[in-house]
Amino acid sequence: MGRLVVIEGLDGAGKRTLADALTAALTERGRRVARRAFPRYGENVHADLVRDALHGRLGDVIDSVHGMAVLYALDRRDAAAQLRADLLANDLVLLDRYVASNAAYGAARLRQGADGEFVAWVRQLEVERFGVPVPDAHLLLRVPVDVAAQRAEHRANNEADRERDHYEVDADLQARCAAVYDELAAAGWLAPWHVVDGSAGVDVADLLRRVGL
Ligand SMILES: Nc1ncnc2c1ncn2[C@@H]1O[C@H](COP(=O)(O)OP(=O)(O)O)[C@@H](O)[C@H]1O
Ligand SMILES: Cc1cn([C@H]2C[C@H](O)[C@@H](COP(=O)(O)OP(=O)(O)O)O2)c(=O)[nH]c1=O
Repeated sequence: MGRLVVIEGLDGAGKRTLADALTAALTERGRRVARRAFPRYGENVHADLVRDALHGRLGDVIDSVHGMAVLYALDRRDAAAQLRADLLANDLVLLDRYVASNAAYGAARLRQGADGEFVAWVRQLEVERFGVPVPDAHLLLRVPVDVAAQRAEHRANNEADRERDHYEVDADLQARCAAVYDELAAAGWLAPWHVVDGSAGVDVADLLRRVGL
């Protein structure tokens, strides 16, 4: 049975880049790694509806924090069986965002903390009701909010189809989200959290040691 490890952090923090580096290092060591990113744009209808909403193509759906969270959660519910199969066939299943993204962004939108009603509701919906696999560990890739914003903007200018969405352009939301992430990590929400400084390059070998991979 493999371990389910989730990378979390702000938009532009460098999650995908870190996932690439961890996958390369572990594969080189002969470990079997499965990777997935949520939302599963282009693969799942709920994820595609999320993308439409984030780019202003779904009317006032974007205005409902709980409604958006249900769409993200349904994408994961549809992925649950595949994740369980991936865990059986691999040493590590590495996820770029998971349930904690729903908790952090929703709470931030509602101006709640990690101990608020929304974070408890997300756990109830996704873990208790939908039965998605619970992670073994989170990696919080922590960067200053302005650095994440610069990286997201740079990426939007240099990659096709990566124009910044409704959440990414909202600097206040990103700042509140960073605070909720810190609280989730401090509380060990859902699983242990390892805080990774992403402001410079990440020492991948050191991180793998810390996480015991
Ligand atoms: N450690 C780093 N230092 C500088 N730039 C980085 C670093 N990590 C990622 N980037 C760049 O920042 C942008 C966002 O990175 P990405 O991995 O796509 O972030 P995320 O998946 O968290 O949104 C990309 O253009 C990427 O090349
Ligand atoms: C997976 C997930 C993401 N989000 C938010 C975080 C991001 O701001 C946004 C889009 O996800 P993201 O992974 O950043 O997509 P991309 O970088 O490809 O545009 O959705 C949630 O609010 N809940 C979730 O469950």
